Amino acid sequence: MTTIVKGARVLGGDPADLLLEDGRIAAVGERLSATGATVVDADGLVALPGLVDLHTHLREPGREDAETVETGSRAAALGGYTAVHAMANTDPVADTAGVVEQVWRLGQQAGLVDVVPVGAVTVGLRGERLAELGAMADSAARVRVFSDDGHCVADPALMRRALEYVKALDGVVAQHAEEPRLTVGAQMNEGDRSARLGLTGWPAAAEEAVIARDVLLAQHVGARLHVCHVSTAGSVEILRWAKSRGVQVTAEVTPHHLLLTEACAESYDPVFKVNPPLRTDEDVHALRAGLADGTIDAVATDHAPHAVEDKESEWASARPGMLGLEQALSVVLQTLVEPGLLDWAGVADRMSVRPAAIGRLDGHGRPIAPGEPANLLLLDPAARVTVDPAALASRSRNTPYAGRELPGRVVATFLRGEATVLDGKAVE
Ligand SMILES: NC(=O)N[C@@H](CC(=O)O)C(=O)O
Ligand SMILES: [Zn+2]
Ligand SMILES: [Zn+2]
Repeated sequence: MTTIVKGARVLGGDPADLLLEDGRIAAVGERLSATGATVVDADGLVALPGLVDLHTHLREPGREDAETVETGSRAAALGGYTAVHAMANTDPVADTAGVVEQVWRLGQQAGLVDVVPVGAVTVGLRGERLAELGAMADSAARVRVFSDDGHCVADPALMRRALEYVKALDGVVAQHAEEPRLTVGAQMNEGDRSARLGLTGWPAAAEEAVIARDVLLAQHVGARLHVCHVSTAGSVEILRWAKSRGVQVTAEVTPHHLLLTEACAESYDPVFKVNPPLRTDEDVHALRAGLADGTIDAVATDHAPHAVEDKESEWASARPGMLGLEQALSVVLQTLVEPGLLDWAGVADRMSVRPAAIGRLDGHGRPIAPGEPANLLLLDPAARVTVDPAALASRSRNTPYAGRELPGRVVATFLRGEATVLDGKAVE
């Protein structure tokens, strides 16, 4: 299949045509043509490398009523993604070669994005003994990112051992940094507001203490550490310090932590309940600055679909988590690009290049240049879209952006030259 993309602004630069052929970018230039090619008009559109998510919950196997590999893949493609890392907290847990291969195959069958399974660090996410990390790395799924996400690997000796094993596999431990003894029953950010609302607090120190411990362990062992969903100003400071000392640590921030604050909890609407919790204005600004200066490496969605019965209840009994894939790029546009904190190359770096490098993905996060895999998206930066939960491709409806107008619209996404999204709609 051959496609010509007409007049796209690659990373926001001057308009150029892109010839996509046999899964690759065959040429970038002016007035390109090819017989029999499908022509896609990209006038006014920005071309970016296909986005890579380091943190997606697809819920299959086990909770296919909330999301499947296929519905989550479609949501990802609509958001401009060409690869997503599927978190291991499924049922059964992805803690064996068999389960990660199953998820990987389902992703191949759906064919909308590359679904890259994350392997659990410990058996059943129980934090007691290491899972079969080597077998998952050697499997068809080629696992390189290991995480007990949803749970913290709280035992420091076990965390040290995980880092040692994963180092030998050229992998990385992605830590959900939450000291469990400090967050028993926690519902929202700990502060004046939690006291006033009568909701048990989740102190910033519960995140920061684990990050501080883990960067010291990573340095000692000489292994790679990745920190999931960083949410506090103090965490950014610790990461900055660790990087200045040469520790091999990377970190991600979610779109919702870049935009929303704990003030959302005033509504008692559980759609705003998430782990780690929404924090303060000061935290939001530190996260934006940390992403802009590269202390935080990546935006990762933590797309966490939940069925209505698990989410639409009173705050304390609702599951934590919110959708993210379909709005992530728009939130980054609003919080970083429009205020002038990040340019288009910066967006490509934080949402594609660095996440691909952290996950050791070949073929993603590559430049839009001749010879490279044709994984890319076309964005209309001038569009403004009001988020309608009913219109989402996700099987769940727990978006925190309902009714909110956000900038930017993904018009097309290409996975190895094949359109997965065209005219803003999923290709059937
Ligand atoms: N982020 C959340 O609030 N929930 C996630 C788990 C997690 O990322 O910790 C989930 O699986 O629902
Ligand atoms: Zn988590
Ligand atoms: Zn998560």
